[in-house]
Amino acid sequence: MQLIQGAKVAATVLEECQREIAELAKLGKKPGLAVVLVGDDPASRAYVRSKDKKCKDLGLHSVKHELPENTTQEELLALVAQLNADPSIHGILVQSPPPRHIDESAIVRAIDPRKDVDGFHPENVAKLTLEDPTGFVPCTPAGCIRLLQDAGVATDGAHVVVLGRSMIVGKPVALLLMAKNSNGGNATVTVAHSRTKNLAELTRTADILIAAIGRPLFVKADMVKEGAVVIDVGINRVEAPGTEKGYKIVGDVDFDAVAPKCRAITPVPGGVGPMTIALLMANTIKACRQLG
Ligand SMILES: Nc1nc(=O)c2c([nH]1)NC[C@@H]1CN(c3ccc(C(=O)N[C@@H](CCC(=O)O)C(=O)O)cc3)C=[N+]21
Repeated sequence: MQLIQGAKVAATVLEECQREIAELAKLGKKPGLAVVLVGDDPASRAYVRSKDKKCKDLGLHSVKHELPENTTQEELLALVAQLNADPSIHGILVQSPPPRHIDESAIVRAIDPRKDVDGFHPENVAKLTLEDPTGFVPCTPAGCIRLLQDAGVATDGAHVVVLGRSMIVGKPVALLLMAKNSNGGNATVTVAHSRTKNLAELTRTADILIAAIGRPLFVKADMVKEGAVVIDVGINRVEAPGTEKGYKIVGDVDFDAVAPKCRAITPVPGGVGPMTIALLMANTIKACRQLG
């Protein structure tokens, strides 16, 4: 069994980013990322802090906007407009999900698609579907593909089962896998979800299984074929009494049970998560280049 070490691959991606940042610096350019968080969800706060730190470590310009839970839709739209107009900002990320009184889709549509480093704006969703390389690919799906490539897992002709159909992971990763190219594409893709019948029977046919359903330890050994490759996208906080923090992070895959059957598998933490952040930096650099 091969352990796909996302943290290591992410470090390689960040080294590539560092070289590009140095090149841009020669042209007098510094990529800038703005991260906006509304409310005080502890997991979201931790994530936003980690992004801010990674940016600064790399020498990216990073701005963090932490807004109170009772921020109005109008106030958030006004901040997005301000960031759209700010020439020092090339990437804008509004942490998902926002509080319930905010219309997330309206916020995403308000972001300048050229600064939409999450790849959630309809224009970028269209570009992904059209295989237009000027668009932004959502960071987590892009990270999954990069991990497969780095681990030497060919997707050409492989049967990939994607567990989950979210706009953030399931749908875009399925599009990338079925794209007409040999760099993580050319796969035969089945997208399964909570309404799928005979789920275990289906997932057992997967050469590659991508778990992105947001349910802790959902994928058990009997759902995985011997020799399959498993990418675990889940980031679930579960209680862990007696530990320092009182919680731990587990994936959507029951790693201990599943790993022995796998050709290769990603751990959580240290798998897809660090790749998401690295690809966010890469997208911000791309935005800076394209904005000119
Ligand atoms: N607009 C928006 N864009 C996002 O990309 C986005 C978002 N909203 N909302 C929340 C989710 C979640 N997400 C994570 C990314 C990296 C880790 C990560 O690096 N985790 C580490 C450590 C986790 C820990 O120990 O706390 C790991 O897996 O090794 C986690 C979670 C991005 N998201």
